[in-house]
Amino acid sequence: SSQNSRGSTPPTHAPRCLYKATQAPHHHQASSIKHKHAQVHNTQLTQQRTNPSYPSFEAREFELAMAPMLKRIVEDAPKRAAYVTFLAGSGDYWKGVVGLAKGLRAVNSAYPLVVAVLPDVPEDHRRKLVEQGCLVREIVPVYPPETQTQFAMAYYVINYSKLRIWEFVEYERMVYLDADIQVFDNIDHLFDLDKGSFYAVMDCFCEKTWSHTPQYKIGYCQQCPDRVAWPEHELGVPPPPLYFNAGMFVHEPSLATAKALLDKLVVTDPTPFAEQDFLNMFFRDVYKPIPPVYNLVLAMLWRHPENVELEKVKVVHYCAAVRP
Ligand SMILES: O=c1ccn([C@@H]2O[C@H](COP(=O)(O)OP(=O)(O)O[C@H]3O[C@H](CO)[C@H](O)[C@H](O)[C@H]3O)[C@@H](O)[C@H]2O)c(=O)[nH]1
Ligand SMILES: O[C@H]1[C@H](O)[C@@H](O)[C@H](O)[C@@H](O)[C@H]1O
Repeated sequence: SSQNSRGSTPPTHAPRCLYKATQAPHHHQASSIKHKHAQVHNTQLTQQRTNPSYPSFEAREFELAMAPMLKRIVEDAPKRAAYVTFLAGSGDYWKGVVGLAKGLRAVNSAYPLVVAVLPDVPEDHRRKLVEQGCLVREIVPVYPPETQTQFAMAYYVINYSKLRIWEFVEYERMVYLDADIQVFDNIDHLFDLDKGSFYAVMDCFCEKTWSHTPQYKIGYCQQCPDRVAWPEHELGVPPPPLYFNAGMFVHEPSLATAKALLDKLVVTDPTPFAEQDFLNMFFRDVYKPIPPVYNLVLAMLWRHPENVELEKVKVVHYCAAVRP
């Protein structure tokens, strides 16, 4: 069942029949592909005499001929990939993770959901997540340098701990999802995106939470760069680089990257959108935008409805004052 697919063993992406095919010769002790044709034939005749449901010779021969190839497919098939979310504190966010786990299951995702938990997540919340098939992994908190910065939300300071998910190197590819996100369609294909880039959805600068930025003050938003043009001549600077929302992204865990992130953090002044600003700065050169359907930030509905194809939305990010 889908519960199992989120168990501790990596899920296999290959259809079960392929797996079975490679098992058959072993199971019936018909021996390996190296056997001579005659030997196989003899074994098969004996088996057929005693067990009429044993496959016909042609089928067996085909299976044996295909075995090395199928074995290779099966071995290559399980991707070392997983979804990952982040959980801190004893508040209600764990319920969001349960929702996320159920959502991923409902869309038949083939990959597990790893939950990176801070030490302050209570034991009974962790247990509820394990019951949902989640892989709970405790992480060491990450703090930004001392600062007088006013975060857009005071609790954003804990979100720097998200940087730990680059340490999950047992996975070569991960899709990060905030706990206030829900998936409505299968997005497993995101694991197949070309490596070497950082994928996420562009944010919107129109809500008041962005009032500290030049974008908001000017009325310029990267979602509609023509509505109010960036006053390049007046300011003497080009439009700001594309900026993603860090509630959802596709990344490649790597100890080298994890270290580079932490090294950079100790020499970087915290800013209002905490790790989101930091990740935007860090991955600026390799950032590739993906369509808003992979992380529909709610404000997009009233700020840029023309950019939203509602019936195609796969992932909704309930980042608003009131969450379901
Ligand atoms: O008490 C908390 C607070 C946050 N979280 C986790 O941290 C995530 C981010 O927090 P919010 O969902 O409250 O953040 P927003 O969606 O409002 O804000 C945006 O800006 C943040 C800046 O820190 C993050 O980058 C976040 O991913 C991005 O969507 C949560 O989903 C959840 O996974 C907890 O577990 N417990
Ligand atoms: O990136 C931010 C963030 O997710 C805020 O919580 C949300 O209110 C904003 O609309 C969004 O632009």
